[in-house]
Amino acid sequence: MIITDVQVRLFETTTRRHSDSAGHAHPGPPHKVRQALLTIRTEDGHEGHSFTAPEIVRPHVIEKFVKKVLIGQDHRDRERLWQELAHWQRGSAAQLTDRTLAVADCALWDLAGRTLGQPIHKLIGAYRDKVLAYGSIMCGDELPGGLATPEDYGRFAETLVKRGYKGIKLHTWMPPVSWAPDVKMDLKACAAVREAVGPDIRLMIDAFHWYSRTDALELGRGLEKLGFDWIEEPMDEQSMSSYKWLADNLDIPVVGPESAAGKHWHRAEWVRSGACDILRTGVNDVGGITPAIKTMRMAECFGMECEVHGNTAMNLHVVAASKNCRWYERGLLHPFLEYDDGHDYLNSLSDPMDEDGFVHVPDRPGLGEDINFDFIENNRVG
Ligand SMILES: O=C(O)[C@H](O)[C@@H](O)[C@@H](O)C(=O)NO
Ligand SMILES: [Mg+2]
Repeated sequence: MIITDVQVRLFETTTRRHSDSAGHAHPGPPHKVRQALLTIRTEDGHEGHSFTAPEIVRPHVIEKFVKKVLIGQDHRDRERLWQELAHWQRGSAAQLTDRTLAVADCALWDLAGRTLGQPIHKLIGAYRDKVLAYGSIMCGDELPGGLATPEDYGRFAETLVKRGYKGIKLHTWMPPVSWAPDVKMDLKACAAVREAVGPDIRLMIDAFHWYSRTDALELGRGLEKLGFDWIEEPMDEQSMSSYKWLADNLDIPVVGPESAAGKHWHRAEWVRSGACDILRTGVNDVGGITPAIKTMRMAECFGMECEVHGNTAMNLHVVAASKNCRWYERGLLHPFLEYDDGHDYLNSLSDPMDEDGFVHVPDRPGLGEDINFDFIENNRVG
């Protein structure tokens, strides 16, 4: 049970996802990017794995913090190890981020699952083995036939409904798109989607993240007329009082926070202050599966739903182990990309979706990621 090694393997993978200057994803030509696989090993040879970006597990972070906390410890003590890593953050000169806590925590959960031969949601205490997904559309763009017009969004929404999605979330246009942000264009895209899919498909928006209160209010009021289920991150989440004001002035539920720092502690403050109607968590956003579950259970104590940010196995297990969230966020999706093609370093999808829109939690142990270790070794760069 004792942890004896923490290893990072860097490898190249090919993707068609490109990030714009604001960090939002868009389709582009295939290109190689570097990915990291963190592995935690025990004295009896068991291993836990979790993928992340290379900078999240760069040598300084692994040697100065992660190894110091984990090596020599009982891998089953996830709560104590998470707390110790979190306490190192304050004095780390902002070098030890929530993303590093998340990848270490996920690898420990994967290690526990692989050791016991159980998927993580069963270790947490499963609520379900399948969950409805909403299709999370990429931010808008200026690509002809992509997501450049409201009509493009409408056409793409129709294909998503044919694929089986029962819910769709639009990320609308944001800079560096030349004319964005534009509330009226956002509402035109939302109206085109509602027109295309009809009244029974659930719709949500994840808007430009820095609108003013009055812009966000105009957007929210327009969405209420279109029967949208929630408005997400329309303003800077560092202003909790702006969200309290918006939630007080809108009928459509306000969802958040997604990107605000502070883990489950700060999300408790959003609940206490009435800054959201539906809480939000995400394994990468709050520092792991361990704090994501705490956030979910805290929301339940206040009769609130808590929607989970992001795809991948780590978030799917949190959703599958919780009653008070409706969806798994499957994406990001775009007309030019085939999400179901997966990744070259996985032998199969971690979030397969059937034709009725249900994502089935893989019954494989741990995170359940079907890792192609041969591919990783053959494409090692560090
Ligand atoms: O802001 C982003 O980078 C994207 O919107 C991304 O986080 C997306 O996954 C999201 O916000 N989902 O809710
Ligand atoms: Mg979001």
